[in-house]
Amino acid sequence: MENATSTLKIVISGYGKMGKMVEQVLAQQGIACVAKTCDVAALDDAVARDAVCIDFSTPAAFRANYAELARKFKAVVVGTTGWYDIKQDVFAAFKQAGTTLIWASNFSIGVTVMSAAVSLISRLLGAAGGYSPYIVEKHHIHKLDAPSGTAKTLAGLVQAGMGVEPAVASVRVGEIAGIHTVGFEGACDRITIEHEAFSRQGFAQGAVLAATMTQGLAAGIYEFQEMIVKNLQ
Ligand SMILES: NC(=O)C1=CN([C@@H]2O[C@H](COP(=O)(O)OP(=O)(O)OC[C@H]3O[C@@H](n4cnc5c(N)ncnc54)[C@H](O)[C@@H]3O)[C@@H](O)[C@H]2O)C=CC1
Ligand SMILES: O=C(O)C1=N[C@H](C(=O)O)C[C@H](O)C1
Repeated sequence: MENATSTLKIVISGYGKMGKMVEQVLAQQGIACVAKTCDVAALDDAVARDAVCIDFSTPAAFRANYAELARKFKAVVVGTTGWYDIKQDVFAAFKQAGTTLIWASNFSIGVTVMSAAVSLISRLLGAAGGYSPYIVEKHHIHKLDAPSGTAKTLAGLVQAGMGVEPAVASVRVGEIAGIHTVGFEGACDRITIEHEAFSRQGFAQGAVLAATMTQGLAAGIYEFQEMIVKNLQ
């Protein structure tokens, strides 16, 4: 009997650092990668039609290609960052096409759980008063966007909980896979919560998990963090 992953077909859009890591995780899990491309708009419609696309391309490429991704694929998992200012346009394109979209600024389970903790701490400290929030994110020198997508998401959670926009600082040095620190500075004490990715493996594993989750899911727009936290509670 076939299981769900044996029928899953993946197209990797963006065969860079993350695309290559996703390819490794797919191979480890025995999931078929039917194409990998650095020009997703040129991909044959017949290949795309019954495939789930995992997109780790560039901010500019995703901005140019999102409508084509929504039209072409059965479902799309997007990890690319640097497009959240056009979120409403992207979501509308997927809704109109009836194509499932799962997105996350950070597909690691660690950041997913950290985000839930940041929401809780922000809400409680917002009610207590007297704390100033801040975020520091550190990444490798090749990263194109700043602040990171994760920092923007965490800033949104802090703002929602405390009604205060946190100060955000970005550091680009060496080959850091990703470190996010959220701090809450008070007069007498400070809370810090930090996530450090040791490699890109956790991001790729989360994106592949998201691709498997598209199977049997009603068409719609889903944020990975919400899906996972709901399952863990
Ligand atoms: N959500 C998450 O968990 C994570 C998100 N990211 C994000 O993923 C994106 C990619 O990161 P990296 O792999 O480190 O970058 P990278 O620069 O190593 O790879 C990007 C690749 O996209 C390709 N590309 C350019 N135009 C394209 C097009 N039209 N169609 C398809 N591919 C195209 C480039 O040739 C390159 O190979 C970035 O936006 C980064 O912030 C990175 C790690 C984790
Ligand atoms: O570009 C990266 O490398 C990363 N990008 C994501 C982001 O912008 O938050 C996630 C992760 O931190 C790695």
